[in-house]
This record gives sequence, C-alpha cells and structure tokens, in this order.
Amino acid sequence: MSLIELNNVSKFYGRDESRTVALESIQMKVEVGDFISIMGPSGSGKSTLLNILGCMDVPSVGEYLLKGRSLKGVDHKELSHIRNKVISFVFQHFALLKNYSVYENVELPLLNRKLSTKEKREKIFTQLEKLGINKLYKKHPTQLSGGQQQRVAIARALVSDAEIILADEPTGALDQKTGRELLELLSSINENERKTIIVVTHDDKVAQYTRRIISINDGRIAADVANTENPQDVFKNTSNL
Ligand SMILES: Nc1ncnc2c1ncn2[C@@H]1O[C@H](COP(=O)(O)OP(=O)(O)OP(=O)(O)O)[C@@H](O)[C@H]1O
Repeated sequence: MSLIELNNVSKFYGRDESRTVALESIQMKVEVGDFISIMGPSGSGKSTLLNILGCMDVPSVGEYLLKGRSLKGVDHKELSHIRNKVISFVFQHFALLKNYSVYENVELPLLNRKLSTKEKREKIFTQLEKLGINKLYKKHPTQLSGGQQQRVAIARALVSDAEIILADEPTGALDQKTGRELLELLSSINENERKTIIVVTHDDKVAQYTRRIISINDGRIAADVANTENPQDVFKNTSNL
C-alpha cells in the first residue's frame, strides 16, 4: 500500500469559457521514505499538485488515497484534522509568525496536543538542537537570517511528528550556500528519519538533491524518473544553485 495514491486526478478552476485545466489525469504514487521533486515551468500545475497532495485542496475529478483510505467526501474539518496529523509544510518565505519567538513558532503544531509543558519543551528543544538553532530560541524571526528562519520552519514541520513534509520552493529565498545547506539538511532528514519529502522547484540543481524527479507540463506528468546522481558530484564543480 502506498502512502499517497492519486488516481486519475484532475483539477479545474473557473467555469465554461474561463475554465482552466490546472491538472489533468494525474496518476501518481508516493511511497514511505520517498524524496521527490516536482518540476515544471510556471503555470504547469506544480502548486496545484502540491496543494492536493497536502490536502489543502481537493481534486475536481479523481481520487486521493492516503494510506489506502479514500478521502472522497471527507468534510473540511476532518480533512484539516488529517492534514495536521500527517502532513507538514515548509514555504519559500518561511511563513513564521513575526510576533512570536523561535520557541513559540515551533510550538504552534503542539498547541492542541495534550502534552505537559515539560513534554512540549523537550520536543521543541530536540528539534531546535537537531537544527543547530537552540541558542536562538528567544529571538524573533526578524532577528534571524533567511537560513536560520528556514531552519525554524523545518523545526516546526518536524515537531509535530508528521510523516510527510511538503516544501514549496524551500530554497527560493536563500542564497546559494544557505540553499545547499538546507537541501543537505532535508536529505539527512529523509535518510535518517525516513520522512517522506516532496519539494516543488523550478530549479534543476535543487531537484538533483532528491531521489525521484517528477516533471509536469500543462497539468500532466511528463516524466517520473529515479535520480541516480549523487548531489555531491553534481555540486563539485559548480557554485551555482
Ligand atoms: N485559484 C485559481 N484560480 C484560477 N486559476 C488558477 C488558480 N490557481 C492556479 N490557477 C491556474 O492553474 C494553472 C496551474 O497553476 P499553478 O499555480 O499550479 O502552477 P505552478 O506550476 O505552480 O506555477 P508557478 O511556478 O508560476 O507558481 C495556471 O494556469 C494557473 O493560472
């Protein structure tokens, strides 16, 4: 059984003459531990696909199966409950709350959990230490570099123990070196913690860090290939990310 399965999924926006076909007949399986990039030109449907994979949006046609369970007909409230339990998001512009400290930002996914303050604190510091930002716990996002902010966003994604991390252009707002460090971090989280990671990117070099590359064009899957390149080789002779 696959972690996620999309069966013949299409997504339309608008009606009649203004109708846009954002995705058409997508057939796709995501397995536990996959590290996938979704690539394609602007407007090809990458964000729409990520939103559907992340249960932020529902298909117009077709079926979404999560661990074998069809989410057809599941209401908004339950969908958001499932999403909060299983899926975490990392965004290009970090999406941190700027009036909250680093600690409070990472705490957000735990607010509805029945955990003691001590248990929460342990969970939060475990992630902050793993990402090398524990000393920054009192700071606010505006006091941090882009790379540090993205690490906070990753700590927040990991603290909930969600199995799937979806990242939309996670290195888009970072300089090359910081972007590479972040991708190495995601690779190690994928390998060491068996988190399933799906990254949307328009950047070939970002995709080279992942182990499976799905290309979409005009809302259709144009290619779905295993990536056998070793990122270390890809980057040996280039500083371009
Ligand atoms: N809310 C919406 N209403 C109407 N059309 C939409 C909406 N969202 C996306 N679209 C259209 O659906 C198609 C796919 O858009 P999508 O944002 O998924 O592409 P993308 O590959 O993520 O693009 P980009 O790389 O520019 O972010 C585009 O033609 C877009 O104009």
